[in-house]
Amino acid sequence: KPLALPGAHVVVSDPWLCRHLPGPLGCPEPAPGWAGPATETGPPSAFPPNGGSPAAVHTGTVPAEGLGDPPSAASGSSRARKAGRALQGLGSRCWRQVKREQRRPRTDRLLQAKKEIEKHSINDKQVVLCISVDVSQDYSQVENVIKQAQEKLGPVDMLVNCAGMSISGKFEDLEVSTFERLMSINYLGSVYPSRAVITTMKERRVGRIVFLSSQAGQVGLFGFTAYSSSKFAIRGLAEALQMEVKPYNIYVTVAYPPDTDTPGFAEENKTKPLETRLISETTSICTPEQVARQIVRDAIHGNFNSSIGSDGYMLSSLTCGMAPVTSITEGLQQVVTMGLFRMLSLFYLRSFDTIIRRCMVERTKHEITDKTA
Ligand SMILES: NC(=O)C1=CN([C@@H]2O[C@H](COP(=O)(O)OP(=O)(O)OC[C@H]3O[C@@H](n4cnc5c(N)ncnc54)[C@H](OP(=O)(O)O)[C@@H]3O)[C@@H](O)[C@H]2O)C=CC1
Ligand SMILES: CCCCCCCCCCCCCCCC(=O)[C@@H](N)CO
Repeated sequence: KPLALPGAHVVVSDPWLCRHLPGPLGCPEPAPGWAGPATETGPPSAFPPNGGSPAAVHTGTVPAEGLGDPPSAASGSSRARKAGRALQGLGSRCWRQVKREQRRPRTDRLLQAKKEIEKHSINDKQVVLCISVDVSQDYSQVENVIKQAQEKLGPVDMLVNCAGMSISGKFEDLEVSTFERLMSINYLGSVYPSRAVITTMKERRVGRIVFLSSQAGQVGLFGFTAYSSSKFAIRGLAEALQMEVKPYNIYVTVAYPPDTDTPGFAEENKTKPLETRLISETTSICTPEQVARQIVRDAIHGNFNSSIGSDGYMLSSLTCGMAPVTSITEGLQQVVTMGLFRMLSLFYLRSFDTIIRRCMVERTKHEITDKTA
């Protein structure tokens, strides 16, 4: 079910993803028919009928008022012109927290992200709008921001819940407040924006909601007691929500990326326990571009699961549980491979235990030499 959204309006709760959203997917030139003439009978087709790439998936947006008509729509009726305008691209809103007493708003990064996205515009009608808000604190604020955005750019076609953070450490070393914080940013920070867009999506019978979990949301790992649980929560939310909204033609995607080279990852590495680092090194580090490309592709196709690489594939198959399937092939693959992957996972688990034991032995040795010195 490719997302048949001509000119989807995408809201991304984090510049990380918008900055790296790919240009027209697998389609070096704007797809034929993209932003073509809006006529009395119908809008231009941004998503080519051949199942090819959406022309503006990287984030152009529905032009805000005052930008004039799309050039080719000039001859259409006002309704068609409006449709043409509304269908010209993807919207992106990046939310940042602005509570000064808690975090410094990094407007520079936000503006940089905006500029990078704009570089990929295929025409000057595409708009990138950034609005700062803390997605995890006050629902009414989040709802307000969504309202503002919808007033300016029309209803949201795709929401990407990307804002999140990771703090690792041994269970007893983590502050109790860390558990609350991660739950509120990673979990509630995805609930609030989704809650704010769902009514309109249901009314319009159109929509995509993307959640960012993690490979650490498929398997609980040393050092991630606070992080893994907040990412597991996303999965429960997504499964339940998907069951509710499927009849309304709304599709939910949960992404489970491995370590990805982002500022947040660099930050996480400063305090990561050695065990966590060594275990995580089982999977290779991805670039944000790779991850973003995969997520957008899966969201457009309405895939519930979005994973990357062979470990990602194995983990998703192994942990599919009762998650919805997008195709019969996917279901059959899970049935056939699950036993084998479970077998493999036992080896992985044993190697993780070995890592943890070795680290413990090394630490004890150091403690002894420190004491004798
Ligand atoms: N990088 C990785 O290895 C992996 C990351 N992920 C997930 O991907 C998502 C993006 O991660 P990544 O890009 O690495 O993280 P970064 O820390 O690099 O970026 C996170 C972004 O989210 C914003 N943000 C954080 N909290 C809030 C909030 N309460 N309200 C609004 N915005 C907020 C931050 O804004 P500001 O700059 O103002 O702080 C920042 O722009 C997260 O959900 C993460 O858990 C999943 C798997 C692997
Ligand atoms: C057959 C079974 C195959 C099993 C493979 C198991 C591999 C487990 C590795 C998990 C890596 C966790 C990365 C977390 C990334 C993340 O979310 C943080 N970087 C966030 O900042």
